[in-house]
Order: sequence, then C-alpha cells, then structure tokens
Amino acid sequence: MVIVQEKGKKGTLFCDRLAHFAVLALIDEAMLTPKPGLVDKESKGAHTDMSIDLMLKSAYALQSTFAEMAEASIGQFPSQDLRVKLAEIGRRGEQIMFQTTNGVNTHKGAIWALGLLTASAAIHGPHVSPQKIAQTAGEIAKYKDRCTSELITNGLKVKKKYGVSGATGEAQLGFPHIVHIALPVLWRARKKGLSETTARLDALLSIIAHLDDTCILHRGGTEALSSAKAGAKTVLDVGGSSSLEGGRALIELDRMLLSHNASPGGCADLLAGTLFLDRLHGSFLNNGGVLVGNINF
Ligand SMILES: CC(C)(COP(=O)(O)OP(=O)(O)OC[C@H]1O[C@@H](n2cnc3c(N)ncnc32)[C@H](O[C@H]2O[C@H](COP(=O)(O)OP(=O)(O)OP(=O)(O)O)[C@@H](O)[C@H]2O)[C@@H]1O)[C@@H](O)C(=O)NCCC(=O)NCCS
Ligand SMILES: Nc1ncnc2[nH]cnc12
Repeated sequence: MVIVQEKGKKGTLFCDRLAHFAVLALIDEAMLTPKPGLVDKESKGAHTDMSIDLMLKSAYALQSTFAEMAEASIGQFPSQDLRVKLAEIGRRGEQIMFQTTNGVNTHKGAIWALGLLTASAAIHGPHVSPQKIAQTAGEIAKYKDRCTSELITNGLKVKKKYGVSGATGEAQLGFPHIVHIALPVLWRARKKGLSETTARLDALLSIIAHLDDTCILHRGGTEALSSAKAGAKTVLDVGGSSSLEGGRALIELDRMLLSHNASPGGCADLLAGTLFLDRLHGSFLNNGGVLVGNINF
C-alpha cells in the first residue's frame, strides 16, 4: 500500500475537505426525494421521530467527527491501534448525534460507514480509486473493536436471529454494495443522460434490491426484507425511477414499506457512502489531479 499523505497544515486542510465531503454526502442523501420508507424533503417515511431538518442538523453536527477520523488516519496504515482510535472517535460521534437529535438514531450506520471510508481516503490521498478506498476501509473494519459496549443493539439481535452480517459484514467485505452495485448504476445512469435525481434514486434502489438491511429486518422481519428487495428490483426492471411504470412501482414500494413500518436506513447510509466516493473521485478527475479547493499531492 502506498501512503501519500502527510501530517501538518496541508494534511489538516485535506482532512477538513474529506469531512466536508462526508457531510455533503449525508445532506445529498437526506435531500434526495422521493425515497421509499425514508425521510426526505416531502415525507418522514416510516420514522415518526425524524424530519428533514433533524437529518440535516445531525449531518452538520458530524463534521468534526469525520475530520477527527481523517486526522487520526493520515500517514497511517490499517492497524489494531487505528481501529481502536477510530472506534473511540466514532462512539463520541454517536454521542454528538444523540445530543443533537435529542436521542434519535439518525446516522449511527452512517458514522460507521462514512467514518471508515473517510479514514481510508485520508490514508490514501486523492490519487486512489473508490474501489481501493473501500477495500482499505474494509481492512480497518476487520480489526477487533476492543471496547464494544455491553449494549444489545437492534443490529446484534437481528444478526443472531436471521444469520445476516449487517453493517459490520458489509464494511469488512470492502463495501461490495457500494463498489459493485451502486456506483456502477449511478455512473451508467449519468452516461445515459438521466437526471442526477434519477441516477441517485436508481443507485439507492439497486442497494435496496440486494442488501440485507438490519433496519428493515428489525422492523418488518424477513417478509418486509424480501418484499423490499423484490419491489426495488421491479422499479429497476420496468425502466427505473424516472419511467412511468417505474414511478408507479416506486410508490408501491413506499406503500409496502410503510405498511410494515419498515425503513431501508442501512441502504440510505450506503447511498451516502456511494455519494462520498463519487464526489471524491469526480472532484479529483475534474481538476487534473487537484482535490477541489485543496492541495495538489
Ligand atoms: C458496528 C456498528 C455499526 C454497530 O452495529 P450493530 O450491528 O450493533 O447494529 P446497530 O447498532 O443496529 O447499527 C447498525 C446500523 O447500520 C445500518 N445498517 C443496517 N444494515 C446494514 C447493512 N447491511 N450494511 C450497512 N449498514 C447497515 C443501519 O443504520 C441506519 O438505520 C438506523 C436506524 O436503525 P435502527 O437502529 O434499527 O432503528 P431505530 O429507529 O433506531 O430503532 P427502533 O426505533 O426501530 O427501535 C439509522 O440511524 C441508519 O443509520 C443500522 O442501524 C457501529 O455502530 C459501531 O460499532 N460503532 C462503534 C463506533 C465504531 O466502531 N466506529 C468505527 C469507526 S467508523
Ligand atoms: N433519509 C433517512 N431516513 C431515515 N433513516 C435514515 N438513515 C440514514 N438516512 C436516513
């Protein structure tokens, strides 16, 4: 692995820029409308305790968490020490989120996924592909979290009950749903000339069609999960979210999720991860190797 990053003023600027990209990814995900079962500009989806304002407030509050994660990773390799440091920053980030939202779980999964991706991007610098960044994030995630709390989370219960690998498994495999599914769908849709909203919605649907989302499983069990996967696949098969039939199928998917009180929260987090890597990649490509507003490595 080539380490291109350095500490110091240049490094701090780069870390701030990465954290800014992570926050922008959360904002882009929240603002994307209409999303099935999720909070967006027009709906609270299956979440009575959330709103678009709360999602945005939570996103802005996490800037310092992502910057700290990047700072801790710059000039480092994936290691047990780095994993422990990131877990500590991540847990403090979760506290910041809960304080900001008065106890509502807006972005726990996103702190995990974007935190690892931000850390990996700080290790590598901007010359590296999204695939490589996701792979190194997976290497960090494979080290043991030595400070796990005694709390039995929704994810743990669901993983035990249904034998799925959840947010941890997704990260340890190097985020396959981002790299092999959502990014190709996003890029293909843009190449076809579809609108940015359509491209992002189709990318989200491609994740829903494949992911074992513990958020859906926890709220609606296997019936909700298999209906969500089938419903998202139907939207894509009949022409995507911008087609007439696809639009109808999307409304049907939303109705079905709400009838189970289920929400694809984990899929939303992975869409944010997709948009983060996409922005990082685009920013680098569009500026002849210079990360926008930043230093040339
Ligand atoms: C490793 C952790 C992610 C902890 O994971 P755990 O397995 O214990 O599960 P949860 O605490 O349940 O959180 C996991 C969240 O990840 C999202 N997710 C779900 N499935 C997947 C998947 N297959 N791939 C990727 N991501 C996934 C999902 O987050 C979204 O849903 C949230 C709401 O979900 P939920 O809690 O079920 O619903 P609530 O409304 O809160 O509950 P009820 O009201 O229904 O009771 C929403 O916030 C989305 O973000 C899962 O919830 C990690 O948290 C951890 O170890 N953290 C410690 C810090 C750390 O190590 N950081 C490392 C450096 S980054
Ligand atoms: N837009 C959204 N709605 C509900 N839960 C989420 N978790 C992450 N993004 C979300």
